[in-house]
Amino acid sequence: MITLNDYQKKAAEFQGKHLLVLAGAGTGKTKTIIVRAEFLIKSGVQPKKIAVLSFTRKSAQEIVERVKSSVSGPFNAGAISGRTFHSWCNEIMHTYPDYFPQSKYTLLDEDDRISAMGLAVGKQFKDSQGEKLKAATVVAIYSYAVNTLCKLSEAIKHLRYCNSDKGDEELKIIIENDRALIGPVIQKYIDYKVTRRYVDYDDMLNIVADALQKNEVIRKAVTKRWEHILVDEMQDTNPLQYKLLQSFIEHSKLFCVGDDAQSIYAFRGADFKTIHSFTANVPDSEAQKLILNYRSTQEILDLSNWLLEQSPLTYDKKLEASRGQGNKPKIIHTENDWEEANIITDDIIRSVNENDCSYSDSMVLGRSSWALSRVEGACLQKKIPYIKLGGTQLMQSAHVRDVASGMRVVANNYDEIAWIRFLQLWDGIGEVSATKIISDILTLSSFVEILRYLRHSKYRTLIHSVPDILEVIHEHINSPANAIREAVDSMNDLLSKRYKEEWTYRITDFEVLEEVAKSTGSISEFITEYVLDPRADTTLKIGKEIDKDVVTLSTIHSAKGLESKIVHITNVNPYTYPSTRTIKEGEDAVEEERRCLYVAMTRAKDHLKLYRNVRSLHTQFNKNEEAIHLRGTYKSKTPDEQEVLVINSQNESVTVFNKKNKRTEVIPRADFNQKFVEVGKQELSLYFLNELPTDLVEIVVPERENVKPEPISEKTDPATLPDFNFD
Ligand SMILES: Nc1ncnc2c1ncn2[C@@H]1O[C@H](COP(=O)(O)OP(=O)(O)OP(=O)(O)O)[C@@H](O)[C@H]1O
Repeated sequence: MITLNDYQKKAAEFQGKHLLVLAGAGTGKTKTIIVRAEFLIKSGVQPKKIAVLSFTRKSAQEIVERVKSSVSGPFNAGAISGRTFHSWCNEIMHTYPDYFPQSKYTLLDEDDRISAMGLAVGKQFKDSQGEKLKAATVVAIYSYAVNTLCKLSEAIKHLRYCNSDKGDEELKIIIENDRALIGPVIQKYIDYKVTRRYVDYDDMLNIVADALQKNEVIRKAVTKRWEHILVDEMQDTNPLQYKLLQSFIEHSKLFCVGDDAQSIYAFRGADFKTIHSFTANVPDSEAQKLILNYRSTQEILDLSNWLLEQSPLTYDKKLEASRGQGNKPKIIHTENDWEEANIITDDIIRSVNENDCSYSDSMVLGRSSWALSRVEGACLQKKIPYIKLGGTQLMQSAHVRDVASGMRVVANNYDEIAWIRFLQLWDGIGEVSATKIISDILTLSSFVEILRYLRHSKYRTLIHSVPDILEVIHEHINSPANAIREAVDSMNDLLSKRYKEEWTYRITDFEVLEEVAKSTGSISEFITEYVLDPRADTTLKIGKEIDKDVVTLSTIHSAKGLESKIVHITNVNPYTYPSTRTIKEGEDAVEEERRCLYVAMTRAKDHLKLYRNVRSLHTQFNKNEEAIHLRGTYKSKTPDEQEVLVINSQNESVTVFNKKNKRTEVIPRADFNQKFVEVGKQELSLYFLNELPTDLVEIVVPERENVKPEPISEKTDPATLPDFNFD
């Protein structure tokens, strides 16, 4: 039984109107939210009047489950809801269909959204400079503008020209010209959504936030439903989410917890500075801090504190460990990624065999799913049980989307994108025939008419299979779990032919899908919910495996809020922390990367192990400590004074990043010496662990009798990924 400290208690029992708890990692923010909810329920607030909002469904549900299990007796916490912002808006729209007619529309997921924008963009869409613009780029610009409430021109500037060398006036003209081209395309996409009755992921929030702000009747009706709104991870709210919350300020009470040093979603438009202005912007609000960390030992916090102190930003945080001293974090030097994977997995096995740990005491974190792939391979080889968070998502997998397309057309008979996928599953039907069939379907006025039309189709496969399957799904329109089971049963032959030997394991995913579908009351709600939160699949897998003893492999983004006795962080190399791409994007991006590493480090309770590849492309080939530095900036002696950043230096050649054309080049050593002159070493500090005081960590160089160093492979280094086109 945990006893709250005085500060946590004061926050949980706050009597004023709105409160922001701004506190560091492991200080019990989530715990405080849980106790706050318990306190409110025990004080007589009806649980259904409390909304818990978090950034993943998993964490929102975990909070709610913990509240439910700790509140008993006369209090029934069953009706308290835990939601993401998007699923909350989905719920609001479905609860008030008269105010939100869009609740009957179909949600476009990420792929569909890009396909739909592709229709608006066409094949040869170019910007004002003649550069081809992809549908995904236009989607990103549109999404950024919606989420940050900024003008289209600002979104274009942010996403396309933030590192431009061009002068202000020239840039203004380019952006204006781009805006004139992109604006009509976005308009076309919006019109398409309206006529086809689609909403996209961002629309959910936008529609609700806008209606609440503009229409007092709707605002009153909706906001009076919730007396208390508890928001976790407040630092990750974007301006649109913040706008939504603002409508609740009058009638509800906000209780927000957050940590500016853990803000890692700026790329999605999150703006952690909103929490700095919380008390100024929210009337009747107060802010409170928590300092004592309950998770980690002091040595782990010392390293984490040091990392933040190196930042030019001020976080005003120095975490103190309530648990006292422990072991120093280790930096383990490795020769290649497989060696790293083997050291990590051997360590996990040793911890289980010799140190009385369970598998679930270990967590392996990577900057991307890619950075974990070798560890995953080693786990498979060594039969270490694991779950992977943040990797390929169940909901995005082809077989799930095939079955879902059948459910989608039942939910919205005019869902063109779903029809395209569903019809093309059948022999003899390609894109052209599917398009023709769909144009006929769009003229029909009911589901019954559509079935009749299909039964009289000239395509034999349609006559015999499709109407029957759709009819079966339709029978379970208010029982999505049954609908999935029936759909999979009736599509079994088709899918097993399509996926061949893979089908035997692919089919097991549908058990998980059925589980989650049980929490929704209709196919339409299920579709909206699962498309709505693409991370749901990972949640499901955890849900299934939570009782099992497994190692967690996770991207840092998916590990937010988690903790583990032993944490291994892979690939903490120069040009990974921060990455080459981040460096190109500028200081804000670099600082976000620092916060990523901070989030990763602060997940550890007892042991923190960082792995550094000393043979990385961007470090020298000899293994001494000083070699792990970036090399500094050089200028060409030619009149154009091109500035380059040296990222690797060998006897025969020098690899540079050209700051002007933003490309990496390998220049013969003799040419380089002749052409360039050094202008500074300010880039040295870009690798976060440069200048690390040696007393904060223990450096481990493993013995390597049997390890055959892999040749440096261009393919395996993140910096060798194809250059992003910044032109
Ligand atoms: N008063 C307390 N006494 C003992 N343990 C506590 C106390 N408060 C929190 N803890 C424990 O500290 C750990 C961290 O708590 P919690 O996850 O709530 O922190 P957090 O601030 O949300 O962390 P982060 O932001 O880093 O995810 C948990 O294991 C929690 O049970």
